[in-house]
Amino acid sequence: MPHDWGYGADNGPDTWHEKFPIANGPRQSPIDIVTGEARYDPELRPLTLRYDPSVSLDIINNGHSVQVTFSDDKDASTLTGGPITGTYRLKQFHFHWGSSDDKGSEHTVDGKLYPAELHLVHWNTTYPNFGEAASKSDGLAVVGVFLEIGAANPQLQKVIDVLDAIKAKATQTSFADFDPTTLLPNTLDYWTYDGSLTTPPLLESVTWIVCKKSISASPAQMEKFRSLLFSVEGEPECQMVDNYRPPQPLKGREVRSSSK
Ligand SMILES: NS(=O)(=O)c1ccc(S(=O)(=O)c2ccccc2)s1
Ligand SMILES: [Zn+2]
Repeated sequence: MPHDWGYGADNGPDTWHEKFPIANGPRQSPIDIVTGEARYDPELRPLTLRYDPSVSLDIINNGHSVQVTFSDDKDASTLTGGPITGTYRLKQFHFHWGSSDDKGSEHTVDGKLYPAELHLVHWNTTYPNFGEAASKSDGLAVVGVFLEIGAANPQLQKVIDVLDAIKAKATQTSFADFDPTTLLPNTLDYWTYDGSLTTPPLLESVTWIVCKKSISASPAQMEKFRSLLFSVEGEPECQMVDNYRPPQPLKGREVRSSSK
């Protein structure tokens, strides 16, 4: 069985370059967003996120995160506007989180780590399908939303309520009629930059759109994410925590801001 990538001591982010040399590439993600160095770009348009709950399919523990997948064979759930041109279709969303509330996000803001980060993954419909888009420099657009400790989030609770059914790696259950709009902050000001997937294959095909405002999660809700497992049923239990890649070198890239 190949020694798959993960977040442990012997297969974590510092080892990924061995099988995925692009790990040391020019446009890797995540990054630390230095707010004072982000350039306000008045030409950046507002984000338009139009999601149709009827195309949400299922929720999966894939051994790296918890992921909700969407049917993407038509323009039902789309991202337009913002820094992108054309229409990008929602494929899936997932989360990254820590073993404690002081870490867990992938992007950081002036060095600040958040307890978790939501990623909504979209692909450019200029290309015939997700797989084709994933290898193109403008193929993907991921909207990142930070989670902060606060009041319990009733919309997030709908995801949390099914986690007991997908505790172990490679388990899934149906997850119909979920509207990811309900997980977005109420204002969609953002930072944007050219980057990559934050997990192998680390493809440098992502236009990152990181929301400035966060959404809330209660301590109990965070603990429910931490009850998931990296391990399959019947194996020694390995808690799914700290499934985040640390910030990568900016290598001269510009971060733009949609607001002053
Ligand atoms: N954390 S992240 O949003 O950057 C991210 C990592 C992997 C994916 S993917 O599973 O969509 C995918 C995309 C292309 C090829 C393989 C998997 S999205
Ligand atoms: Zn992610």
